[in-house]
Amino acid sequence: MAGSGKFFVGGNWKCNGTKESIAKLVSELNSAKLESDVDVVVSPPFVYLDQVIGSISNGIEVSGQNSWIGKGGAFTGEISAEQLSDIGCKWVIHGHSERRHILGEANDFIGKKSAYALEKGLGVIACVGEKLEEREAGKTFDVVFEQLKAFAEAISGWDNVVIAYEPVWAIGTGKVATPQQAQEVHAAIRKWLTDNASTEVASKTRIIYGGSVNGANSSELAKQADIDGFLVGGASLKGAEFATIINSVTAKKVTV
Ligand SMILES: O=C(CO)COP(=O)(O)O
Repeated sequence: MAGSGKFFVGGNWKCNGTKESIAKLVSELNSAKLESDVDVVVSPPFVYLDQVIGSISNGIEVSGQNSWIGKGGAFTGEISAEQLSDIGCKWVIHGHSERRHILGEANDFIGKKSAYALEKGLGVIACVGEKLEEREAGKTFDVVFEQLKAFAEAISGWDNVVIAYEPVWAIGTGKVATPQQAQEVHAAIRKWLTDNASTEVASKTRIIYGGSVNGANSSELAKQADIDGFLVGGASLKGAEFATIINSVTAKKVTV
């Protein structure tokens, strides 16, 4: 079963940029010619969210890169879902591998954060993905399904959730998953949604790929039946290249 949701492309800017470089990137994105049938979201560092929200156009929405597990208060260094919403963010990224593996965030903690953000009206980009040694040990599906289960157990539904499959070995390494490797896992995620949620959820939920996506490989990936878009790191910091990735939706249209 292929996905039926609108193509979705996110740009995760991670911990990059200055006021000046971000102003330039936003202006490139505002003047880019983008296909209209794509949901486009960019995720700047917290300190630049307000700048981007106040200057971005072209139908592009803005996401936080993280949010706190519950209501704000005495949690030094954290940002609450309410605060993201208050300044005009529509989305938040949870479960990114850099937070799982560098900051030590655990499955159940991530699930709870997503449940809270959804309750507060944000869309969640829920990231899953295996490490190289897990892939080599034949554990890719086990790891990914365990991560999905943690989201499923915490949230009350998959509306407003986009699943990002980001194999850790492909992130920031220039080593992109082949279209077949990505398709295989995306199809397995969709089947997992059929078995653990419903056929409708499986068809509607966008499953996007992340890990060394660039302007040269996005079209081949987009052609895969179960790839409904991308979550882009490095290449989303270049306006023209990010636009090429967004517009790879045209490769998808040819095959479906
Ligand atoms: O982590 C990613 C997006 O969230 C992918 O990063 P790169 O595109 O730089 O590999």
